[in-house]
Amino acid sequence: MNTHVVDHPLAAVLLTTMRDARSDNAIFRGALRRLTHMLVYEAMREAPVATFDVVTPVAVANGVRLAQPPLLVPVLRAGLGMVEQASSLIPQARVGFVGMARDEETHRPVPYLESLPEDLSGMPVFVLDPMLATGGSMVYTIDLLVARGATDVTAVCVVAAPEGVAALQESGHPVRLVTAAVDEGLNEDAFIVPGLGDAGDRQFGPR
Ligand SMILES: O=P(O)(O)OC[C@H]1O[C@H](OP(=O)(O)OP(=O)(O)O)[C@H](O)[C@@H]1O
Ligand SMILES: O=c1cc[nH]c(=O)[nH]1
Ligand SMILES: [Mg+2]
Repeated sequence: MNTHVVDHPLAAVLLTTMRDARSDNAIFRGALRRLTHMLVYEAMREAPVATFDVVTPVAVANGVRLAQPPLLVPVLRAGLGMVEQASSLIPQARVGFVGMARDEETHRPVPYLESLPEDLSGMPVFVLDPMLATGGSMVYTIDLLVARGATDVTAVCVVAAPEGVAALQESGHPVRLVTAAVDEGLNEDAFIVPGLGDAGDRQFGPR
């Protein structure tokens, strides 16, 4: 599996704001929105384009458009803070939704929402979720996508734990990871260390 860590000073500054426990909900959401712009920009670097002639006021130039815009799939709640920015970068993109919350005891995802197109064959998919901890939520989401025919999935995350990266790898699914950081590991509550806390709570308040 390919893992791309977006290593850029502007991304690092925004990640620092998100890590900082003093950042309130609004500041956290603003930093996530701006960091998502950079992550999606990087994730689209190799996107195939179709060419066509575009007529400028002066002459004919080579124009391009995206050959196949990805389906965007925010994982609720925390992924909601990424979808508006991703959509504004890729206005043609369709959006599907998956909702789940980890059980605090087992740390396994408990799904509560699934709203996805029936047939995803031939369609690239970007899953938006700031946190990849045990990887359980991301693997569950990709299971749903692969069951609908997806063969080209990108997990767009802010912070990943090595355990989550390994889980994606071991899933055998056709996935690559774009993230701003790979942290040290998980604590006994399966929170990422040093991480940034609960990305859902930090945007929207406690559940
Ligand atoms: O890799 P995992 O161990 O599965 O953990 C990661 C998941 O945990 C968080 O969601 P959470 O369950 O806290 O729900 P929320 O977004 O509603 O807060 C996060 O947004 C991921 O979806
Ligand atoms: O550190 C973590 C782990 C899972 N989910 C979060 O929001 N944060
Ligand atoms: Mg949460």
